[in-house]
Amino acid sequence: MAFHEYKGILFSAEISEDTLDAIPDYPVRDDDIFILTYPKSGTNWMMETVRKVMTAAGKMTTPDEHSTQCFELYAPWIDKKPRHVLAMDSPSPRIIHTHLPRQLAPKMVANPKGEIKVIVVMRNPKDAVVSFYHYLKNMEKEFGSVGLKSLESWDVFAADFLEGKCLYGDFYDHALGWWQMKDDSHFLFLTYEDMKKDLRSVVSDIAAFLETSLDQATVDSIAESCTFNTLKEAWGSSDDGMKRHICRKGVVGDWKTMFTPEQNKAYDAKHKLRLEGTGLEFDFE
Ligand SMILES: Nc1ncnc2c1ncn2[C@@H]1O[C@H](COP(=O)(O)OS(=O)(=O)O)[C@@H](OP(=O)(O)O)[C@H]1O
Repeated sequence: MAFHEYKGILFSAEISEDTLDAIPDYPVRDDDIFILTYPKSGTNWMMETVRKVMTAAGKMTTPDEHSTQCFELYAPWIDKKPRHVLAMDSPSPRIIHTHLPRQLAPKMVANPKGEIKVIVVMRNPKDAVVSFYHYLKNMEKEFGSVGLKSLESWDVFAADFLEGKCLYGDFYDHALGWWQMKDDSHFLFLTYEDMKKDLRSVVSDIAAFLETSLDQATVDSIAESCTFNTLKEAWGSSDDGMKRHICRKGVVGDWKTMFTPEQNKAYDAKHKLRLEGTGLEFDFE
């Protein structure tokens, strides 16, 4: 896998320069639902949950099963060219996801007008970096070396992440860029940790935000069908080598299995430096 830098941010070659150039002017529709995440923050989990909410509410027609094809068809990742183009002809309403920071996102999402709905999912950075490391290591096992220098060891990867030298750029720049929209009614901010703590409540919040009226039994059944074990089983047998590795451990606090005391200290210091006074907080346990 090759890499390139675009406007100071590291991307894999599949996120090409021409696609990144085109994304700010992406033709956004009034009834689009955008899911915005830094990588490894529960993107696929959220896409599946939103797809199920919209389908149960009769606003979308999608299959019952957890097919990975559903992502390609119903929740396209517009950072990657084929889906970026194909999604332009997808029927409304569309669920679209991107890992892009705010300054590179579609302008109509970065500063929304009209009726679009934007769901931002964030995850504590210690678990996000651990998840990212294992995912890329698994990609190496599956497809051979990805050629990312940071992957030479956990210590190098953890240090590079902390310095913002990571795919999709600096975690805090990403989080704080979107957090500027916290009071905008087009946006719903959720965390991976919220989803782990009480998925039923999160499903209810999503249903309300998307202006659907789902009864409690439906909310419960969506939450039940989006548990880690259910999705792991469904995606674990996928033909798509990338999707097969999405569900790894699915817990809060896995960082404790990897972080040294020194790494923890450095991460805590950076966290304080970047987030103090912003009102943005994460659970680490
Ligand atoms: N249902 C459910 N419950 C709990 N956790 C879940 C669930 N589905 C996915 N996951 C975990 O989400 C992590 C993958 O995040 P993303 O989907 O954002 O990955 S990606 O950036 O789109 O590749 C990855 O986290 P880690 O296990 O820590 O690696 C997945 O296991």
